[in-house]
Amino acid sequence: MTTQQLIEQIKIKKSFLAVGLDVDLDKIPKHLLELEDPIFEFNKAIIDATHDLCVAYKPNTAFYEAYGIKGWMSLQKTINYINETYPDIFTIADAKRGDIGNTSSMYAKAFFEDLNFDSVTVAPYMGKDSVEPFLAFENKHTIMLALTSNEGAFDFQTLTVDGKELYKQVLETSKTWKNCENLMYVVGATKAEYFTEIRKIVPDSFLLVPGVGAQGGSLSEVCKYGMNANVGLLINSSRGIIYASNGTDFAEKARAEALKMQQEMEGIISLKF
Ligand SMILES: O=C(O)c1cc(=O)[nH]c(=O)n1[C@@H]1O[C@H](COP(=O)(O)O)[C@@H](O)[C@H]1O
Repeated sequence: MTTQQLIEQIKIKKSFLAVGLDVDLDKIPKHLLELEDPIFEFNKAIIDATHDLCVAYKPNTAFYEAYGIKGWMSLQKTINYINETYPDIFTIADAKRGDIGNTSSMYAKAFFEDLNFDSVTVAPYMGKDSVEPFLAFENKHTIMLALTSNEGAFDFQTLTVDGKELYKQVLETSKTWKNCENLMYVVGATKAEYFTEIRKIVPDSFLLVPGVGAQGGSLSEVCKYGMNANVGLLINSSRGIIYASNGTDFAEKARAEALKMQQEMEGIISLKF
């Protein structure tokens, strides 16, 4: 999917919501556990109930890898289901990869070619040659960690290096890399006060913003400081939506939570377009 197509979807749906598909067998409704592939059945129900309210789905691969080969198959069935049934939805493999160049190339193939995700999250720690192999794929997007939502973000990301905070160095340096137009960045919703500074460095880039809902970040604060002329934000909520209920009404309750977020987003977008 191109960035322009993503922007069009945001305008059509009046939403910039990314629903996180972080499936934990201990948290999903018990009746699903009797089915052959509970993870896929859970995802399918959530996707069918929320697809008109969101523009993206973000399965975090940890929640699939934890169940071994069966988990990986559930991930494959989930991405295939989204691509076949709702092809206008942007898909994010939240895998936080990155390695020496030839290894990164294989990670990129796994997520962009084999699984056919639109995007993958990567860590910047290993630098240019660990990220550029991802950027080489046309109409695919690489979402690099900039300032993360967790407490540990302050361990390294905000340290001053050569007179500038490290997350700013990461943003600035990444703009010099080949095919950097394929980059998006992760900025945690719990760090809303940093968005103004971040927008000075990457005014036009899309930002994936996790941390609303279960982690306590504020949607309105993020929008106030982080939104650009094309919205430029994908706001993720995982647990706050998918675990709204663990009864047989789980999909309905997930829809209700997604709807609340979409309506808040519609209110904000309507002032813009
Ligand atoms: O890259 C991410 O998506 C990510 C980055 C970050 O800084 N913080 C963060 O929470 N995430 C992911 O976003 C999701 C947040 O889930 P909830 O807190 O349940 O909404 C999880 O899949 C996290 O792994």
